[in-house]
Amino acid sequence: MQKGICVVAIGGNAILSENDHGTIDEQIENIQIVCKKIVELIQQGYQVIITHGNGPQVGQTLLRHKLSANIVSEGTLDGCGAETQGLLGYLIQQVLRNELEKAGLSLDVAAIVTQVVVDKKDKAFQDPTKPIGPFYSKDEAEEVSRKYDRKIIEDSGRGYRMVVPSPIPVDIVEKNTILSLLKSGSVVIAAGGGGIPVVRQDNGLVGVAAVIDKDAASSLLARMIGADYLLLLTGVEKVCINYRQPNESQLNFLPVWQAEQYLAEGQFPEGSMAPKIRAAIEFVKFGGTKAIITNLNNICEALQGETGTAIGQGDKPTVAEYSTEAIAEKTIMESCLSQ
Ligand SMILES: Nc1ncnc2c1ncn2[C@@H]1O[C@H](COP(=O)(O)OP(=O)(O)O)[C@@H](O)[C@H]1O
Ligand SMILES: NC(=O)OP(=O)(O)O
Repeated sequence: MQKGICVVAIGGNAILSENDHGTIDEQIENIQIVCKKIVELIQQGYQVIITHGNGPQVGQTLLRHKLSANIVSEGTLDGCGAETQGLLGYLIQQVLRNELEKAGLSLDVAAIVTQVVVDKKDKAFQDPTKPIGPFYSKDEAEEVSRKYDRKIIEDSGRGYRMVVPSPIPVDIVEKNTILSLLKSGSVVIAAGGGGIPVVRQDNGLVGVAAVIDKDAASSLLARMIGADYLLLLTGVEKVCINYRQPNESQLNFLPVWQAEQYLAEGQFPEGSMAPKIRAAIEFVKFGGTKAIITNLNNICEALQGETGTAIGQGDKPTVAEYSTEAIAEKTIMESCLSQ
């Protein structure tokens, strides 16, 4: 039974966790976890399209280029994005094919080199916000910032990272190819690393120095192909409010109106959880059934509503039913009960 189209977006930090050493073998192991789950989804009747991040990987690639700049010619940031899209696309394509074969399924898997169009006037080019590469201590980060002339930010209590411009994705150049492959029954891997950022000029497409947020690109792709579900896989099982605070509370269901309210209150940091929440809101507002944020292990359970944070339509309660104070009180009660 066909259960709908599911866009599965795998976070770069989920593929290369800050606890890992960054080896290819560790990345393959993490990809194996998610691919086994994707095979289960396919067996259950979902049609799957895979996207992935590249934040840690594209930063590593950029550093590699910088460190060898006196030996070989240095690459561009869009080129680094293309390198990571190729490498991660290859790993996912290989691991997924192996897992499908083990399960006795003969489906084609194809990773598409995907260019994503951005606006050259996007203000993100003047204000870098996208964290990439390794997590540093404050002292290391200051040295990296001086050495490579890059802005550094603190990333969700995990350490300091370089940031690069992250313009809004406005179009996916290879969308028709992706759609044709989907229609033919292939499992498609697309818009890796948010897609290779390009702008349209009079003489055609040209790459630009940026890293597009893969959650934003995945949401755009999900809307373009009319997906039913958008799964954003990352390092946490559920989204929290008051993240890493004594009154932290996990969310099971987040209606769009409340997600917007929490975003406005600054509950979700830029560069990590905020882009996921925004991508989920855009998807649901466009007509997607639901968006889910969870970790690699819980894809199937989260789709069945057993875990993860689901973002969906939900009626905003009246002020009398649910004042801000009442919501805060309920949150505190829930967090006390869960301790
Ligand atoms: N409110 C929040 N709830 C849960 N996790 C959060 C929250 N705010 C920040 N985070 C952190 O953000 C991470 C997700 O962002 P990031 O690692 O950039 O994503 P990705 O896995 O796509 O690379 C989570 O693993 C968690 O460490
Ligand atoms: N490009 C991108 O958003 O990568 P991450 O998901 O790894 O941050």
